[in-house]
Amino acid sequence: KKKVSFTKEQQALMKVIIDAYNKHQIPQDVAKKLLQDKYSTEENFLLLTEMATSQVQVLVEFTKNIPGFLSLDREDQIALLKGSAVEAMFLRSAQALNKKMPIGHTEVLEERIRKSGISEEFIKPMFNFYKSIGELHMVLEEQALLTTITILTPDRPYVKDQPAVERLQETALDLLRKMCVLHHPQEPQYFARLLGRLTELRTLSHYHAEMLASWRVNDHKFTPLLCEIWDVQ
Ligand SMILES: Cc1cccc(C)c1Nc1c(-c2c(F)cccc2F)nc2cccc(C)n12
Repeated sequence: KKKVSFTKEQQALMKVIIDAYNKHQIPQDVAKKLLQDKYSTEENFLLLTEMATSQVQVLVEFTKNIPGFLSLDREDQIALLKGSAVEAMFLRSAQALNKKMPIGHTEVLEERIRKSGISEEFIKPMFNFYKSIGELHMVLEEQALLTTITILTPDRPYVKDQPAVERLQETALDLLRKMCVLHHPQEPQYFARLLGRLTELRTLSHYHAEMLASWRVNDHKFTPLLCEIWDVQ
């Protein structure tokens, strides 16, 4: 069994990221609504819009707790949030669908997504991704670090000081690599598989842009926060 040791800094970093990840969960009232409200296409879309809005709020709060993030240039902070929001939300909803939810919520959420007016061409890749994330059986530390690494992607549009973001991302990558060895000693390629999911996330964010456009065409209403993070309306 491979010995894995963490430096004091890495232990501190992991604690901060895990606390932030646990602290910023989708509020229970939003999750509860999934079970209660009606099942019409409109009702499903409204619920998902509310859930997406709360996911963005949770994402912003989580990001602010990433060590070093608030020391970045202010405009770069915005560029990183806007550039990573969809990918971080796909990761967060994948984790919610794969286990986080109390029994029965997962099927209900899946059903509402399928019956919310999203065309089949987006539903398929979305659920393939959710399944591929589920099959990884990530521990909480890995989920939180993968989300952190996604947010700290240096080559997002309009990021000015990329090296500063690279330095933060590399710290999280070093930690994730060790976490993978610790939690998946039998799978030497596990870390590479996790990073492979990030490539799939980029593809999904293109689908997401098309979903947004098709919702707009069908005159679906978004919340001000969703309009701001994705520059719509
Ligand atoms: C909350 C949710 C969960 C799973 C699937 C979907 C379609 C949603 N809902 C939305 C998403 C979205 C997301 F929040 C996470 C993952 C992928 C996403 F498409 N993005 C948006 C943008 C405008 C309106 C909505 C309803 N919406």
